[in-house]
Amino acid sequence: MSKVVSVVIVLESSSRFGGWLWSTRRSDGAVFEHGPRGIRPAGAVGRNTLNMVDDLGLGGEILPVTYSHIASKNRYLYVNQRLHRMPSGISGLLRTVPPFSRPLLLSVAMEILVKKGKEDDESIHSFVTRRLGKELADIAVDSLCRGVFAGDCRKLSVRSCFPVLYNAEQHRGSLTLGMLLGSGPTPVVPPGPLAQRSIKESWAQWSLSRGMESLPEAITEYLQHSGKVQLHREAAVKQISPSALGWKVHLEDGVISADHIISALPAKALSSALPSSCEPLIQQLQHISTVTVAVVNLEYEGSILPVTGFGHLLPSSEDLGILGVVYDSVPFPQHNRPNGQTTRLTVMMGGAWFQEVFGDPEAVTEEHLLARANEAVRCHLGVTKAPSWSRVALQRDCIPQYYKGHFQKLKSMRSFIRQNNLSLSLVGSSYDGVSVNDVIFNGQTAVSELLGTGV
Ligand SMILES: Cc1cc2nc3c(=O)[nH]c(=O)nc-3n(C[C@H](O)[C@H](O)[C@H](O)COP(=O)(O)OP(=O)(O)OC[C@H]3O[C@@H](n4cnc5c(N)ncnc54)[C@H](O)[C@@H]3O)c2cc1C
Ligand SMILES: C=Cc1c2[nH]c(c1C)Cc1[nH]c(c(CCC(=O)O)c1C)Cc1[nH]c(c(C)c1CCC(=O)O)Cc1[nH]c(c(C)c1C=C)C2
Repeated sequence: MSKVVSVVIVLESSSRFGGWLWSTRRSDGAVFEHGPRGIRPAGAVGRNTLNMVDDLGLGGEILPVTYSHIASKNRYLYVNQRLHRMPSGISGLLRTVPPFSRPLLLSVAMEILVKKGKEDDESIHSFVTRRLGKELADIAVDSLCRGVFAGDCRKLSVRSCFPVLYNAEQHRGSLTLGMLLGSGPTPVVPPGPLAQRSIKESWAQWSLSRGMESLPEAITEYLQHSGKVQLHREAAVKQISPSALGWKVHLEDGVISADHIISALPAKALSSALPSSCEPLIQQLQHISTVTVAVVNLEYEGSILPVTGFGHLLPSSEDLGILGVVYDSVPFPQHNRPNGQTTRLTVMMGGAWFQEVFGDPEAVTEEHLLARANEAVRCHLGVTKAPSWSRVALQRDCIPQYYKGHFQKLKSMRSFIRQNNLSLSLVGSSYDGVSVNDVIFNGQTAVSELLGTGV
């Protein structure tokens, strides 16, 4: 049966909507991202976001990067104090490409013969070591996990972080076969005009001409005009208590009644707001950890890069503190200052190693973080000149970490919610995927389930 919704109230603790989608638009036209900078169009969740971009009328602002673009072809690893282009294409698989000691095709071919694992979850490092060998796990996968989760592949769960890999082994007995034959059902999302264009033009990722923050801005405007949604900024949820109707949501300066809560709060924030009657849920939410990333945007006069591509990543064995550097000007030159040649880079630091390398995030100074970022650019890219502009953003607790066993935590939390008939949906990056596509798709799915409609 469908529920009838009278009013939707959106509560946001800060002064702006959008969370980590946060862009600086300088008055001279340059754009700098302090959070996500590229969204993948592929798959059901990618198509779903593009359909929404269409509905919001943002299609004209899209900046696509195709698979044939140099930023899609060239990604680097900084290993043994040198940049190495990551192998791509058939020739990259057939040859021995440093820093690896044998052709990747050998590991991929042998992988077909490896027996299926027996555990119901495993760390990403253990899974890849078992199936593809220790070298790929230590270098390529260690770096990949730093470039997506800012996390440690020895702790992160393969089942929750890379469900495609986990399902390939479960359903096909091999990653190689899973990639070739598919590894289970995916949600059906018909492509709208923009998604169709992305397929025809072979987009690998996209951004928006005024930065990623245009997306939450357009959603906010759309909701304001709908007349059906009340949007409240600077309205932090302090406490949630049960009531006859469902819930009472306590704010700094008032109380709101709700028959259902869709929580997009980070898990720990929800945990501290829930009533003691939700004790098992409170504990499990509390144990979903997050990591802090220092995002340092740098702008240089002239063209300063010795190589061209998306950027480079470092495995934890090379440098614990520096995760990677994005060469923003390569995929998105449209975000450069319009007059004159400039290069924009972003250095990402810390993540799972933040405390160990930089100490308490509350105590670290911007000067120290900027100095470390400048030093990384000098060492890795040989850039000796100083940036003409920089900005340091310390993104506290910005990426949730799905550790081994995360899926059991989710199962148990959702079964507690069901068994106690709690009118509560859990959405946002703490649970079922950290990408922008995932959080949008999972948010929409929760609403459809509530209303009894399709996404
Ligand atoms: C540096 C960085 C780079 C990234 N790069 C990419 C990328 O390239 N591609 C990609 O797809 N994804 C990327 N991501 C991931 C992606 O941006 C995030 O996972 C996603 O935006 C999270 O969205 P969310 O709504 O779940 O959470 P958030 O963005 O954290 O939003 C939660 C909101 O809740 C509010 N809030 C918190 N507590 C309360 C409270 N008590 N009451 C009311 N409101 C509250 C917060 O102020 C915030 O606005 C990146 C993330 C970071 C940090
Ligand atoms: C160096 C740190 C980080 C860089 N980006 C992120 C961090 C922590 C965050 C991030 N990047 C991506 C996602 C979304 C994943 C998705 O499912 O879409 C998130 C949360 C995209 C991404 N970035 C890299 C890869 C391989 C991916 C996955 C999708 C894709 O293949 O495009 C690699 C990468 N990230 C960074 C760099 C410097 C880099 C590689 C050179 C920065």
